[in-house]
Amino acid sequence: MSIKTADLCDHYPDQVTIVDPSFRSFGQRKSFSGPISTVKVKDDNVLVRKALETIPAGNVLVVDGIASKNCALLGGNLAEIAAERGLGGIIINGYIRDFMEVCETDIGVMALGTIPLKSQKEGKGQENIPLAFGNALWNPGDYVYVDEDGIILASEKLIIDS
Ligand SMILES: O=C([O-])CC(=O)C(=O)O
Repeated sequence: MSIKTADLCDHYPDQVTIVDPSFRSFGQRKSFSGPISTVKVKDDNVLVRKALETIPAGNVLVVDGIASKNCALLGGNLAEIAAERGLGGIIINGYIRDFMEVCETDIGVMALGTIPLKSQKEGKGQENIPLAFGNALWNPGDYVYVDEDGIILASEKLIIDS
């Protein structure tokens, strides 16, 4: 069983950042954690696909899509790539599509909501940069913990002795 975000908040109140509770859970895994890799894009998911295909297994991809409601940055195909590669999960400050497919995929996905339109495919954006959204600063290599209670972020892996 994975560590609960509530327990981590109780044990490490000064070391965790609580992410704004505006994200919904998609994907089969409701609980996931791992070191983060980052991309920042606006209505274009080429770098999202590239990151899902290349970041280390176990990492959580954090996408700052600047909360754009113009289109979806992830759908069933990209979620399946993440699951097949054994990634830790995906967090998107933006929207996704293929709701049913994503919900049936063995990966954790947090995003703001759904919209049916696909994104542009020009490859614009930035990779491996610090992000700022959801009342949190997301530095590549930070550790994120996600479960049914929410999302928290720490600068290093947190351990609770049982
Ligand atoms: O390709 C896209 O833009 C997103 C998508 O529909 C998928 O991942 O299946």
